[in-house]
Amino acid sequence: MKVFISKNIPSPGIEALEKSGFEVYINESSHRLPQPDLIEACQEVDFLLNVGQGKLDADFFEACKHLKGVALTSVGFDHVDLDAATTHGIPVSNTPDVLSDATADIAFLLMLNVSRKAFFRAMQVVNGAWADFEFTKELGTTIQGKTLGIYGLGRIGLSLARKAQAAYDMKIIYHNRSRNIEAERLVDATYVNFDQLLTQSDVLSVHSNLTEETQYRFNKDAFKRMKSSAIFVNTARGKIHHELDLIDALSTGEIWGAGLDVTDPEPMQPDNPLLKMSNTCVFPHIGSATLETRTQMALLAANNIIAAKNGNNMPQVVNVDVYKKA
Ligand SMILES: NC(=O)c1ccc[n+]([C@@H]2O[C@H](COP(=O)([O-])OP(=O)(O)OC[C@H]3O[C@@H](n4cnc5c(N)ncnc54)[C@H](O)[C@@H]3O)[C@@H](O)[C@H]2O)c1
Repeated sequence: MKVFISKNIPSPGIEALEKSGFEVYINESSHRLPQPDLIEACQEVDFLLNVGQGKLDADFFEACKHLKGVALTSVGFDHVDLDAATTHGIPVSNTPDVLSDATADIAFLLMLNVSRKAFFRAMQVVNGAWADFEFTKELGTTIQGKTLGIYGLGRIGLSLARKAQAAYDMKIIYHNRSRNIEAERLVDATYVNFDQLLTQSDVLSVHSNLTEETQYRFNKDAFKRMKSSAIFVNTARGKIHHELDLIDALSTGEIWGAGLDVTDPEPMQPDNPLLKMSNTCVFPHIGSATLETRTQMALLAANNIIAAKNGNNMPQVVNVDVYKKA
């Protein structure tokens, strides 16, 4: 059996595949393959281990309907046409849990970074503009004991809530489609409606999936309802906030600051106004970017492919209906 890996992964993932008898082909370049090249690379293989957020749409699955499985290296699957995969009988797996703590760390880092204007201050040093000790200008704000609002209290949101409560004694409120009783057993969190989340949060951190319902959920109207002292953090997907509305809200002082690990589009262009503000910080989608986490993600993706090769269901399958059809 043959597998194509669309970008390099930590070696334990490759070794696991080889050990189970796979012939492994890898795109060694650091660039994402354009779709026609990816389709071509998949013609002679049985499985695809797809690294990153490159779109796998209906055309891809139509052209690669011979595939026996696709393993993603992300927990999000909004870039994949799961209906098309299911139509062609192709199981698709993701990598939940193993990246939750690392991604929550990035949300925490953004929250602290923005609250203390740390990125802006560090850039002053880099640019030779070390400001004289100034008692009242460019001050940050403390997050200790304040209210952290979580939009989407799932695996990553819960990890952030636990860290923020334990380390900073933050009061946790959250909004989900429905209450997460299981999470409420693990952390002292209060379920609120969307408007309460907007009006009560000192820091509002987004951790929902990107769906039709959550797309642009944080727009002009939402930012208007937030505290003028609030910090908005998004480590989920760039399309969950409306970027121009966010720029307006920051420029007019409707909210105080913003930290993003995800943008729309990615990469963000270097002339983006969000990169020029003192109370913003933008990371290039590094939620899961630790050696330990990426190694676990690679192993989990490899294990899903190995399971499928051995005639078993992929343990982390996301289009579960694919197995009902068979
Ligand atoms: N920045 C990164 O590198 C990075 C890394 C991993 C995951 N992510 C993103 O984080 C997201 C969350 O990951 P997770 O593992 O915590 O997923 P999860 O499924 O455990 O949690 C998502 C939560 O969002 C909630 N939700 C869904 N729709 C909602 C809606 N309309 N309103 C309110 N809540 C809603 C769900 O009920 C769930 O509790 C992923 O979908 C992915 O897009 C980003």
